[in-house]
Amino acid sequence: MPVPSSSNAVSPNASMPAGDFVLVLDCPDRPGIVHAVSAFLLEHGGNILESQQFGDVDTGRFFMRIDFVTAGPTLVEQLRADFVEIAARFQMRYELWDAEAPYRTLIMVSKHLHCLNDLLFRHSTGALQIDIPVVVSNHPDAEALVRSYGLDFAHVPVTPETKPAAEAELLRLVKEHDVDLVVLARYMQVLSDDLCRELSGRAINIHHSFLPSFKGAKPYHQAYDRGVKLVGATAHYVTGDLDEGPIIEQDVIRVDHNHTREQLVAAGRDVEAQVLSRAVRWHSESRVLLNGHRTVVFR
Ligand SMILES: Nc1nc2c(c(=O)[nH]1)N[C@@H](CN(C=O)c1ccc(C(=O)N[C@@H](CCC(=O)O)C(=O)O)cc1)CN2
Repeated sequence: MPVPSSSNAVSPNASMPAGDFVLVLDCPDRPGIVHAVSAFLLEHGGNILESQQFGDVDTGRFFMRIDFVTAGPTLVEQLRADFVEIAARFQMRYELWDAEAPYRTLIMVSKHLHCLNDLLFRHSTGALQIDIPVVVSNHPDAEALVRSYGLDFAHVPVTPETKPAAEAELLRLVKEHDVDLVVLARYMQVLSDDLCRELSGRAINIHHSFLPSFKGAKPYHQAYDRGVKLVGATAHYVTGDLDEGPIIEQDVIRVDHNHTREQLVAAGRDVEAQVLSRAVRWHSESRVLLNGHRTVVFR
């Protein structure tokens, strides 16, 4: 559960204003977890705005997300330091960060721009808690759209020969811009295992089918040939196993025998854009916790 790099930034108003924070954790399930966490918040003047939890009976793990405010001056670093003892006692994985800190998000795209366009518009209206330092593409097609939003664009062509150098350039941009999240908004190149390991848990892809059906580069053609009555989209974390990463969000739309291949593609576009934008919003609000090869989503 990576935290936004900007959450480490001490609030500009050095007088340490009251804060809004989010705590996410998972640990072996046992009695007393909620009691210990709520006592910690009380001791630190915290008031809970939203709390969600889930116990997975199969894995025996407990998951929790708490959004809380503090009346008095509070530094996130102090909260993190004070929480270490509880985390150790319950063997927790946890993150605690400033709830308003934007996720620094690098978006990747190829030639289909509808998901990128949706993300850029939602970002421009403040509907997504992200900063977008750069958009990267293996084609020049998206440049005009990206620059129309006043954002930076990097054209990084990919051929089988240049793929290692292209991926090295992507990682250089990730590090240069202190990126918290990489979004594959219809980026049509398969990322290498090494790159997937570097971006583990912080790269989200939109696949244009209702997984596990129709994996690969041309799912709508497969769907048409199969004669399906629903087409959909799946947002998932990117792993080395193509289209197999932990699923964050899915949705479908009804189609029928009248739909041509092209009309299936058109029907699916809106579903793809909405599913990806929801997944990016939930990840940027730390509402998505990894649970093995699955996810817990506190919507
Ligand atoms: N390591 C991963 N990389 C990528 C994933 C993933 O799940 N793991 N998802 C894809 C997106 N995608 C389906 O959602 C997808 C994209 C591309 C291909 C593919 O076969 N691409 C060919 C080239 C196609 C072209 O040039 O147009 C290839 O890379 O040889 C399959 C699935 C993004 N990356």
